[in-house]
Amino acid sequence: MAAGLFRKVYDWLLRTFWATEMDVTMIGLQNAGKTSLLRVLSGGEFTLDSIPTVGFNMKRVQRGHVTLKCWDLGGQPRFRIMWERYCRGVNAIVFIVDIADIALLPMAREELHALMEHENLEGIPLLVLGNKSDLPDKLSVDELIDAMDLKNIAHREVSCYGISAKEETNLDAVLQWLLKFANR
Ligand SMILES: Nc1nc2c(ncn2[C@@H]2O[C@H](COP(=O)(O)OP(=O)(O)OP(=O)(O)O)[C@@H](O)[C@H]2O)c(=O)[nH]1
Ligand SMILES: [Mg+2]
Repeated sequence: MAAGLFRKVYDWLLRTFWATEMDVTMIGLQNAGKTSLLRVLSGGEFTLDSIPTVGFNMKRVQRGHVTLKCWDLGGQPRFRIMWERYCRGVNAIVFIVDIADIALLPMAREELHALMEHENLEGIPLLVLGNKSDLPDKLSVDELIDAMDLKNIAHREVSCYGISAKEETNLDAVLQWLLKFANR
């Protein structure tokens, strides 16, 4: 009882006096699961009939005293031109890949490497997420690291996890990783 009250007061103090907002941009090819992931992270329900994003979508995800302002961009070819602009100055970039759609991997790799070459984005931490780990015939994390050629991305912190937005697998690790960059 007393501990619960203490926790509430402590959380309130954190939110009031140490409130931090961070920007996170989520990119990746169409159908990778960006909007689904953001929906689940912000407490919504997963759905199989998610609608392709036109332009972008923004949602706030609250974790303790940190508000993650998440920019979810459209992944269809005509929207990729916007990616660089929405990645400038953010605390972290999340690049999402459908690890069950092997045919699209070379294009995902090309788009990621082209983006990472922009001088404007130098130093911004990158988290590559292999989504849809619930499906059969998917890549392992090591295979994804190779397929995306992540060892050749320099001048920034890079990590790679396998997740499932559908089954909510490994999503805590995603948030923990992002929160490390809240105050940069
Ligand atoms: N099996 C499975 N399906 C998923 C998962 N995440 C997303 N999907 C499905 O993949 C499809 C595309 O999901 P979206 O979240 O709309 O993909 P997106 O990356 O936002 O696509 P764009 O907005 O067009 O760039 C939908 O049918 C989702 O239900 C997952 O973890 N597992
Ligand atoms: Mg979308």
